[in-house]
Amino acid sequence: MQAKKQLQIGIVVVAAGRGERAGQEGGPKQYRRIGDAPVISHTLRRFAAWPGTACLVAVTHLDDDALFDHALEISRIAMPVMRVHGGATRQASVLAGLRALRQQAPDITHVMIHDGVRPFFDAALLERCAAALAQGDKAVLPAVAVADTLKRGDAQALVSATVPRAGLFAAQTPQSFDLDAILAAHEAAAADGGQDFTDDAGIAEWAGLAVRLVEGDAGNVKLTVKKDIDMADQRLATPAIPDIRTGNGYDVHRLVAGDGVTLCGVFIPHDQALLGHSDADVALHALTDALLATCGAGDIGDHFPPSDPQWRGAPSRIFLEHAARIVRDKGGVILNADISLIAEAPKVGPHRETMRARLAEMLAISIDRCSVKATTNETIGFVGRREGIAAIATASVFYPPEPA
Ligand SMILES: Nc1ccn([C@@H]2O[C@H](COP(=O)(O)OP(=O)(O)OP(=O)(O)O)[C@@H](O)[C@H]2O)c(=O)n1
Ligand SMILES: C[C@](O)(CO)[C@H](O)COP(=O)(O)O
Repeated sequence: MQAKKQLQIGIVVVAAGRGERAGQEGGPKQYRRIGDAPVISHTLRRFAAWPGTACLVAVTHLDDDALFDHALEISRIAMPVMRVHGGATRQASVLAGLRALRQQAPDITHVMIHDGVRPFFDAALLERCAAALAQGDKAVLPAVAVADTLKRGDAQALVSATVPRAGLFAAQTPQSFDLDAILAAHEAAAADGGQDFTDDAGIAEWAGLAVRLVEGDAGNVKLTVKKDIDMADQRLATPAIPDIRTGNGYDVHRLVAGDGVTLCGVFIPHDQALLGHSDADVALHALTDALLATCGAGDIGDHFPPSDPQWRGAPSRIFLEHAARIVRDKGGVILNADISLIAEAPKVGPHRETMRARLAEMLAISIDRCSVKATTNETIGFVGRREGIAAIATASVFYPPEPA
């Protein structure tokens, strides 16, 4: 095994094809948008982000200058990209890129040649290729062992043979090389002109270089037909974030001499009463505000002004049911309601289950989504002095996405 070499790796991204198999609609496939950017922008971003990249060359078609300028701008990469015009075949395009790299970047020792339409490779794949180069391999091919059973078909669409798949691999890119060795092989193949190679490892083999196989990545697909591009776009789509909102509410009412208080719609006999314009149910008032808050619908005072005589002595369930209707009219689904009562007396515990049942009924949700809790204020402050009762409420509501 040879000692690890210091590598200066140039990247040649070929993107001068016409994408016949992907169809003409939407223009050349390397410029079609997937996720937030054109295909080629994703590819360039990944190479620019890899610390092993010393120099970046893009091989483009003469007709695509404006498309490439746009893609480069969207990719927002800081590293300069050397642009070269390609040829009529992939082989010719790669050769143009290799020549430019050799001429413009004399320090480069190695090259990774990559299809612009393979935007999903990861840094681990690049590291595997670089590690093989560093061990002294002059030609490195990332490839995936063929998993399907292979058949040979004839012109009549009949199977003529089953091909043993043992030892067969699907070739990927970036195919990685000693720069001088692959440039010489390409120049020789171009001079020979005998055959059109579909990949660079093929040229290396033809030139007598040993090609090292390294593990490819099943995710590193080439976008060849329209369906591949659609799937790539789906793969990059931002996952829908569930629109679950919470609202809170707070209310206080003064306690005066009386015969009982209404809390969560339940009348509890007591030697005091809550003072208010309506029935002064602090718990339902706080929850009404919490529900309205989930859809920015103001607060209870906006909907039921204390100055309006029609709400004098009104049962507060009217307010809560009104807020629940506003939420539902906006498509909201009430997920849960939680109320904390802060009161020195009366004791809430014996009434808690009735209160939860009332809330469930008013909100038309199940009782396990309704919670009522109570605490004293440890005799401190206005609650502690039994001058008032306070309530804090929280509601959660799911709002489904607007139809597109
Ligand atoms: N004359 C060419 C032909 C291909 N390529 C590039 O080589 C890669 C190989 O992918 P492929 O799917 O074969 O691309 P196209 O040649 O564009 O596709 P098609 O064969 O369907 O026309 C692509 O990034 C493509 O842009 C290139 O730079 N120059
Ligand atoms: C280089 C390549 O991506 C390896 O799989 C492939 O050969 C590109 O060209 P093709 O015409 O789609 O085979």
